Amino acid sequence: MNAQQVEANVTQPDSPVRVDYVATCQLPTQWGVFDMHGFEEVGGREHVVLTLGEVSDGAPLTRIHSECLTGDALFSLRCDCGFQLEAALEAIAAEGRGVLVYLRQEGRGIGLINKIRAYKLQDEGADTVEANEKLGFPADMRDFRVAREMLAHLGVTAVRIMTNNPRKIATLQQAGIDVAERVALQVGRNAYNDHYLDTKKAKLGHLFGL
Ligand SMILES: Nc1nc2c(ncn2[C@@H]2O[C@H](COP(=O)(O)OP(=O)(O)OP(=O)(O)O)[C@@H](O)[C@H]2O)c(=O)[nH]1
Ligand SMILES: [Zn+2]
Repeated sequence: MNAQQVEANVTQPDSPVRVDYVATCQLPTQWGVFDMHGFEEVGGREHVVLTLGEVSDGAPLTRIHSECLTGDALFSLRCDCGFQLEAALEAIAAEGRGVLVYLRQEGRGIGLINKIRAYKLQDEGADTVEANEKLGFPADMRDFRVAREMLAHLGVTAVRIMTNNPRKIATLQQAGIDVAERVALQVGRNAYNDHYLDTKKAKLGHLFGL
């Protein structure tokens, strides 16, 4: 694992982060019955973690997924998020144990309405990074420290992370998450997200086709 050699794409803020565990219930899915753990972040955001099996020893297969309403829930083909979410749950179920952290940081942290503004700029020719910048945002504003707090609450001390983005691994490590291994998660390329995925590769450090 050479994640340290890759520069993080975001500097995690210094302000303290606090998230309170609330409750756990069962979540039956087409891949199996997960435990769903609910957390409230001080400041208002609500997050969930799905777990399957025993996750408090070793480094369970883990997806730290940032909310994408359009891809995760509305079947959008503009990105690969929904496909990655499904593939991650399927992979966790195939191993019989693992973790899905679902973080409510829509649009790489700019929020849903700003993501719609960014998509409009992309409809007019900007790429995903240029669109964020035209709106006055950095390319990526995500904060993964809340994931570290929730994983710690569940006794998860290290993860095998499903991602195509080495810079995200560096950001996770900067946030205090011990990443033991990267597992590729390359799914969902189509005619509508081809250019977007190429931009992620060129400008945001994602690895595709490796
Ligand atoms: N601002 C903005 N956010 C986007 C866009 N497309 C997807 N997103 C958001 O991007 C986030 C997912 O980030 P990605 O860069 O796709 O993936 P990643 O987490 O860095 O890497 P993977 O782990 O390989 O998926 C979600 O919060 C999406 O809502 C876009 O064009 N603009
Ligand atoms: Zn998406």
